[in-house]
Amino acid sequence: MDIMVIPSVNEARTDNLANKTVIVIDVLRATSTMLTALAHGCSAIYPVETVMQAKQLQQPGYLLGGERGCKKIPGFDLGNSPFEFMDDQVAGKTIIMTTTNGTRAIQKAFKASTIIAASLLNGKACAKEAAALKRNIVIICSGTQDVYSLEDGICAGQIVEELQNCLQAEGVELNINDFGLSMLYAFRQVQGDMTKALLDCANGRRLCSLGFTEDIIYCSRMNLIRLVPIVQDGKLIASPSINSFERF
Ligand SMILES: O=C(O)[C@H](CS(=O)(=O)O)OP(=O)(O)O
Ligand SMILES: [Mg+2]
Repeated sequence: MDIMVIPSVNEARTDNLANKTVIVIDVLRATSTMLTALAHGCSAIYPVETVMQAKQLQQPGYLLGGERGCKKIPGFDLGNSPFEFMDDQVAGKTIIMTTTNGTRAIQKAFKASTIIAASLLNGKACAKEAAALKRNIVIICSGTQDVYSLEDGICAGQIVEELQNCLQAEGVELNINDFGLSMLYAFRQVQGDMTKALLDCANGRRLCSLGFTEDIIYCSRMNLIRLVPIVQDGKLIASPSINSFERF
């Protein structure tokens, strides 16, 4: 089985994703936040690229969420902090979401057979889901404005490690690209203090300076949630294969 890790959304080719499982990662903060919303009972999330598209999809009862420059978009109900997606406000709701990097990366993967939204919070569950599908896997690190971001690469390493654990035990031979192997080795180096790694990286420093330190600490908690967001009919829902999660 091929496992290809791509450093940023800019480098992802869309024409070769058919028949593949694509795992999209945006640890800070889009995929961590969308996962948190689904774990707190949100029914579905439409990931869209632009503010205009979000407004066009708006319907009575839907919530608008997302950020530009890390801050809530004027007129939207929610920003991009996971803590805004934990209360009863999201339970049973459909959310339309647009963020600078993460929702764009998910959109870019729309030709894949299966799209999974992963973060450190659910890396193990995502690896198990992808391994069970038995297709070649592409892992897209969203990055930040088309440039590689450390937090997404480290999470790719976490998922590669978990894929190795699942698949090598079944005797499946893995062909991991060099960037994927680099991320695996980087993950092993920092896994003992993931919070420090996320606070140290460029996005972590930026979010801290804007007052989002608690978001970073939360997003660094590995395998807190055993729920896998997958795309179905253009929206993210909780995969029916794994649906339990540990509350806080
Ligand atoms: O809200 C975030 O954490 C980032 C903001 S920015 O693009 O780094 O300014 O967006 P995301 O799409 O979640 O990377
Ligand atoms: Mg990001």
